[in-house]
Amino acid sequence: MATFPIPLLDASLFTQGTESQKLHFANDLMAGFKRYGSVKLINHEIPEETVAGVFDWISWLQCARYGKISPKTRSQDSRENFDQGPASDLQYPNRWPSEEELPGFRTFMESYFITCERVVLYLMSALELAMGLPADCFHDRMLAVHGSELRLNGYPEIDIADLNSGTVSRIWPHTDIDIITLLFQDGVGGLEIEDPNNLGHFEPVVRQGPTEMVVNISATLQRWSNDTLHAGVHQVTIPQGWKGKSEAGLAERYSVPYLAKADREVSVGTLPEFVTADGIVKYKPISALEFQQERLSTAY
Ligand SMILES: O=C(O)CCC(=O)C(=O)O
Ligand SMILES: [Fe+2]
Repeated sequence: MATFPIPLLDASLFTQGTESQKLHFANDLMAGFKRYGSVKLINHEIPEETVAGVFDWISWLQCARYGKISPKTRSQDSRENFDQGPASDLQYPNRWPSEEELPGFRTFMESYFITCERVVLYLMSALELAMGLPADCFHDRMLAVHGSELRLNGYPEIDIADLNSGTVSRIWPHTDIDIITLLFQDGVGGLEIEDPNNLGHFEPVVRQGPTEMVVNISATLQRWSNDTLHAGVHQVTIPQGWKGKSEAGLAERYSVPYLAKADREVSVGTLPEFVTADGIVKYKPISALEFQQERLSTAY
């Protein structure tokens, strides 16, 4: 089966490469985001055992039906999730299970969160380079008190007939509200992105290796960049190969998105660097926190 050709990029060209390899990666990243709203990364500095460790934790939480994983009721998503913010967030602190209940969980997850933060920062540096922006343009807006979110998604087993009924989905089409999202998915399938050149048409994002990371543009970057980049619309539905079947049980599915958000007090309106020569400002200033609250019921 031909897969939607989202570019698969080698991030080590940026983190360990020469100046010209860095520029090459940055330009490919930008081109992929412009065409698809999404790229896939390998050699991103999150080791295979760490990715496997996160998936072990989700399946463990699912088995235990641990209290913090609560069924998602909004818009009939058949999904459960565990959300974690930065350890430094005193305004909305994380609530952790005790060490006796889940030994090692908090330590692992806090460390994983910081690893994701690091990946996001070098990707934002790459975008600054590709766009010819000052080196701190994005960074300055995402280093203080941000509400970034690490999510452990569990999609329970479901009957295909339920998904075919049109009243329930694993996750309905949406954009994320953050800056960019890093996503690992298991091998079950079902993730799809809308082709920006063919709106309304969704293409599967098939996982080709266990450490392959999907990176999506989200709404904040669309706003900051005054629509230079567009947030990628995505959904999770019936996997390829299962479509057209009327009676079958779909296996449970797990995914781990890290949603990198702007500092809460920072504006998510158009950045001065992106105001066009004719002065067009598509997005008025509003703080990241207000934006989040405004879109809470309609976005992820
Ligand atoms: O499960 C997935 O692959 C996507 C999850 C997602 O889009 C989200 O949590 O916002
Ligand atoms: Fe999403």
